[in-house]
Amino acid sequence: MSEAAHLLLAEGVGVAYGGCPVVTEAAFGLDAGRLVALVGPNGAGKTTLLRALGGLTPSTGRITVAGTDLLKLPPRERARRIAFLPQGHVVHWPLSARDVVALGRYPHGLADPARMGARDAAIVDAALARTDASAFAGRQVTTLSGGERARVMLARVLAVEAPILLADEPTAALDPRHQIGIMAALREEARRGALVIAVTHDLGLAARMADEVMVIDRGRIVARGAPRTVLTPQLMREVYGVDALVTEHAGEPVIVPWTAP
Ligand SMILES: Nc1ncnc2c1ncn2[C@@H]1O[C@H](COP(=O)(O)OP(=O)(O)OP(=O)(O)O)[C@@H](O)[C@H]1O
Repeated sequence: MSEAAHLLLAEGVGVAYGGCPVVTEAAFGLDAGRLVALVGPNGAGKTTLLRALGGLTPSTGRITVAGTDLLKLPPRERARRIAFLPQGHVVHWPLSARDVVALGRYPHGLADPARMGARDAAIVDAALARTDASAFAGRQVTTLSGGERARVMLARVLAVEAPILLADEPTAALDPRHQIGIMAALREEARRGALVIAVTHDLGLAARMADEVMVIDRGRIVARGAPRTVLTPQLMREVYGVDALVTEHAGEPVIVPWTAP
């Protein structure tokens, strides 16, 4: 595939804070229909790279979306093409969960959730259902638990229906059932044709669910490829400094960090 054909192309992307490089020479092309897990140790540069890919953090080098320079996309067009789920899910607005999810339709011209048309309403309700959040759609988000709020915030980005979805630790606050459910929802989003990049520390879920794992260590992408080929005991030792159990169950990879010598 030619470089221009990639949905998201990074060429020599770098980010520095106060002259200190945090992401260095990131170069890759990613295609539609893939769930990519972006993994690496604390402070490796995952969030910084994700934010750069979304145009939220200034970077050097070049990022193109379907052949168009990210910086040349007008803000609303960029918001239609790239949905971004930040870490933390802090919301202070006294809005209902459904109205928060409706904000995902803002790049498509919906300014007031109270005047939502049938199509937008159907998209919002489907997004709530996909994150198992329909039961509290009418509740104020400020009253929800951390995990409930996390699912509402993910529903908001699903409602954008963007071809690229960037999610920073989407399973961080979730119980095991919802961790699996949300990763499955992200994989489903990829199967529908989106490129989904999810930052995660859950290597077990990444190994099972992601089409591809991209490993960043001290600002550099050090490995990329199918989970089985990338998440080896050797990589776990070199990048994370842990000895890991790497095995299989029911034909799927299993990875469990075991000891930190
Ligand atoms: N605004 C900032 N100013 C200065 N340094 C920053 C800033 N944001 C991040 N950094 C530093 O850049 C490095 C990478 O941070 P980043 O948040 O991208 O890491 P991460 O891989 O997402 O880590 P974690 O797994 O802990 O969330 C860290 O050393 C961090 O302290």
